[in-house]
Amino acid sequence: MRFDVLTLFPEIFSSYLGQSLLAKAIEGELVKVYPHDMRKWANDKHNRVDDRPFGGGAGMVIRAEPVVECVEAVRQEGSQPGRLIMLTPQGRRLDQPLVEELSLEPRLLLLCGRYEGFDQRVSDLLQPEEISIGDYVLNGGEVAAMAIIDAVIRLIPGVLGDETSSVDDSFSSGNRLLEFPHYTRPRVYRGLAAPDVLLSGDHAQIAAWRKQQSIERTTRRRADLLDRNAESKDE
Ligand SMILES: NC(=O)c1ccno1
Repeated sequence: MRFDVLTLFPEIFSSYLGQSLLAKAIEGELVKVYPHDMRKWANDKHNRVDDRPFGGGAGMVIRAEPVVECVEAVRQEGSQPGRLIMLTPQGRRLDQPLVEELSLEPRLLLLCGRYEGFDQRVSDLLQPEEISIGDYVLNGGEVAAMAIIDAVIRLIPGVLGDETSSVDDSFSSGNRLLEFPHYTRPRVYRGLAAPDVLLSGDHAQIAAWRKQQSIERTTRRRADLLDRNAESKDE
């Protein structure tokens, strides 16, 4: 799977690309991530990527020309155009089903805004899909782009190593409940013991306990997910 990240701050991604899971996925050639500096396409006489907003107001707006030309050029680099996603608080909220859908794409282009955002003609001309990672405003789309990359690569076959690792994840389509609690050695820590069932070796009992824990935890913390689960079962 290929990710192209279009940004004004490509250096943000240099350390991120070296973090363990992603680095392993890149080494294993399961994933490729290419940051692109949109400034390279700022070819007006001032080499400006941003300018003051028409109509006045605070902040700066990212000019359409460098963005549109950057996307067009980057698309030419790959064997297919890819799915273009603009990271914005106004977008569709990212959730695990959408992450699962994105993980099936061969190529994603992640368009990261800054300042007050993009000139509207970027959206008019490129028709990007808009995605938000939550109802809050970030200083730029780069953190949201990393969130998408991080969530998506976990689902690419071979990246996690143990393919079942993501199956029980919270919100996964196979289990739209919060994940059960985990325990490991020592069996007792500061007087707190791991549940006996987890050491029983009875896999059916362990699975039943984990399912019950997921339901209880979801009921306490996110009852809305139980409604969503009920709806999806009716579909
Ligand atoms: N909430 C978001 O996804 C976002 C993206 C850029 N700024 O905020």
